[in-house]
Amino acid sequence: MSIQGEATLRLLDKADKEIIKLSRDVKGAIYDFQHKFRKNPANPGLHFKQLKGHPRLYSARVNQEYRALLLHAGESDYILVAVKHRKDVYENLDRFAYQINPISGGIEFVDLVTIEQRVREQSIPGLGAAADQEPPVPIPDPASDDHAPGPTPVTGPVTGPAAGPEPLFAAFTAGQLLELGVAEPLLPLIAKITTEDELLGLAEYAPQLTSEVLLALHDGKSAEEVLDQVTAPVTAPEPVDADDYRAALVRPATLVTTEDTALQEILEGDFGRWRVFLHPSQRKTVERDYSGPARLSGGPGTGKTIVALHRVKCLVDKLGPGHGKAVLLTTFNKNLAVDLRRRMLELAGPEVVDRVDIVNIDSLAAKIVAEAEPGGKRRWIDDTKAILEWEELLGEAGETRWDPDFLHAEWSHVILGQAINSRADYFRARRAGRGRSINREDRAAIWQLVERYVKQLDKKELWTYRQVAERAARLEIERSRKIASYEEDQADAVKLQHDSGIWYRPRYRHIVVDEAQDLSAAHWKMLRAMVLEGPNDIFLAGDTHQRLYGNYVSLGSLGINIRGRSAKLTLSYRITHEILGAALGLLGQEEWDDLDDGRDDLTGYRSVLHGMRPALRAASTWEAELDAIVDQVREWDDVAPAAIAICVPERHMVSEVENRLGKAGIMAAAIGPEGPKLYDAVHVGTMHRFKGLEYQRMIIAGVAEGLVPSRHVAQYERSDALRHRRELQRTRSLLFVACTRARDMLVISWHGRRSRFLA
Ligand SMILES: Nc1ncnc2c1ncn2[C@@H]1O[C@H](COP(=O)(O)OP(=O)(O)OP(=O)(O)O)[C@@H](O)[C@H]1O
Repeated sequence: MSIQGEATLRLLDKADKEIIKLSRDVKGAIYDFQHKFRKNPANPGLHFKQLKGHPRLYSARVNQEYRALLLHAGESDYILVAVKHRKDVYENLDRFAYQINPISGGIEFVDLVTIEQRVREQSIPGLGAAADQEPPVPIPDPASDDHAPGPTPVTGPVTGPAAGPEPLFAAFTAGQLLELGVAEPLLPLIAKITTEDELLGLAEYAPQLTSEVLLALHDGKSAEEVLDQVTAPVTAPEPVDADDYRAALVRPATLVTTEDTALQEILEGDFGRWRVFLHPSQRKTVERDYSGPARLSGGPGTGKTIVALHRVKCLVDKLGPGHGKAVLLTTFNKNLAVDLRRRMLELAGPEVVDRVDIVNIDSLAAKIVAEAEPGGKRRWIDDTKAILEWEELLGEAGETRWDPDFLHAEWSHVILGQAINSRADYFRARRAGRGRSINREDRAAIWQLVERYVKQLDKKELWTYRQVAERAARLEIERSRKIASYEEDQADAVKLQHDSGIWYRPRYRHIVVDEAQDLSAAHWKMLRAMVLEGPNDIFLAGDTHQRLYGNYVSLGSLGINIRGRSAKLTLSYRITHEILGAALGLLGQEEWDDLDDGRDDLTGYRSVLHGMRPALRAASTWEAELDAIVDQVREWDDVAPAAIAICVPERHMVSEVENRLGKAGIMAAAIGPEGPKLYDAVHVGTMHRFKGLEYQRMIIAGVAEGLVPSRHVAQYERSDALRHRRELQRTRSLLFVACTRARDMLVISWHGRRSRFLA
């Protein structure tokens, strides 16, 4: 094999975990090493040599003490799998094993001694770092000479020591575990694991698929469920050749960095794993060519936003230079659009960001309307203000048959939602799923009220966001019709000149939507009209369990046909196993839609992170609960204030918490529509404001009956059963969203009677 000329050097997933622990000097040396290696691996100063008994494993000199371990993936491609002290490399070469996983087809590397040490540290409480000093326990060499997987001789149960506690995986045979994708070299060690802590130690450095499979089995899932939910989504579609490392290198299951800068960033301590180590199921969705609109679903923290960001980058890269802002990346809330821009910059840099329109959906609609009607003076109002306008109108009219909430929902979802322009159309309108039934006479009266309401808004020069969205949708549909007719006339699909002299073409080549569950029918109509139907036209990511704005849509009926183009993510990167268990309990037995007349559920949703169980705390009064919040925040003085957030159900409670923290000398900032006013502070907000965000530690306060669900919900119990159910479901979603923002610690508190959802 020739090693002349330049080489590529990628980093294998989890190698970064050891590298970041090395001293600054060693990191500096790795920095120099990688440059030298890439330029010329044959550089004599690198002492590049093959390790005995390992045909593909090489060592190279980083400095006098440290050696890089490199796996040769064919031609001039190398993967950095570890950086270790010299003595840990040459004294026991049997500790290293690598393979192409026969199930996923991904390249895997294990250092058996390091993993065994981690397992032992976990099994002896309080041993911690001291375990590093212990002599390693010898591990029998599980694989054949060249460490290729080969046929598996072991088919009996995975049993451990004769005496002592029962090994965790005794019920599974080695053959079963291998079939699920567990790395064969780890089988002897897995056979010895008897506690959850030991398993977590193993999971930290084991290949990702092995960790996921074992944790899912430990959770009580059957081998069949794990096969279906964990293994199948990452199984290679073609037969896996155990020796073809070049083919393996490009499979989604091989978790390696792709950019040269990633290693540099790790060394500089500025490394976001999400930018590089995509889960195979994430990567598949990022890179896949879809023949039309596609949908990605998945529970909280599974990386839907991460996939959306990577996909945008991928689409821009595929487009090549030119095309202006050809890709739209949109979401529901304004503060999330700001966050998307920040993360997009981090992922792809300014050149890619310049070619993407990143804007929240209502601002986009407003822009379209403003462009068509320049000089308009109308102010936009949100749903809360719109309901106050209804209250005013009903007061003046002396109308008591319907409440402001009901009328606002009827107008927004039925009338605007179906673009109804006439009384006659309203009489014929479908009201499926709207609850309380209304007769012909009611419809006539409601139509009259709606007309008065719209006039009142006109007079005050106000618009609701829904009106703007509906107007924008109509404008875009009109525009797309013009484009289509010009296309027919001129057979020129790209640049079409309108009589006014404006160049007409579809607004975007690709549209990517995050938080898709909250967009309304008008939003979807607008988006549909903004892009030509065709490959990769619309990609949407969302989770209907997190729907907060009551927009129920059927995408098929809006011209967005996602049938046969759906993917689902199931591994949560944010939430610990303990928090996840509590959050899932909040969802109850409700049914959830899939945005398209079908059902969605969270089957297979899981986490490999572990932490503390959420704390549930009762207080006698709101005052006492506020005191407890202050105490808890004080106790969390080991993290930066911005790592902490407090979430409450009602607006007035936000300022009350903010003030109380302020009085206690703790800097606090409310989260407004555009994000928190101050970053270096404890953030406080209503549940809605936490959508899409994440914090290390969270307190969700005021989770009491009358607040969660709100006292207003009870009024529908008799009058409108469906509405009542929907409101309860929405409250469950709110609480679910709030709880799933916490990464490590979650405290849920209440005063008075605890919320029924916590029962
Ligand atoms: N492949 C990955 N590697 C490392 N971290 C990841 C990966 N994918 C996602 N994450 C991290 O997990 C967290 C959640 O990701 P993201 O916000 O994309 O999830 P989401 O599914 O959109 O969540 P939600 O629905 O709750 O808003 C983020 O901190 C993200 O950086």
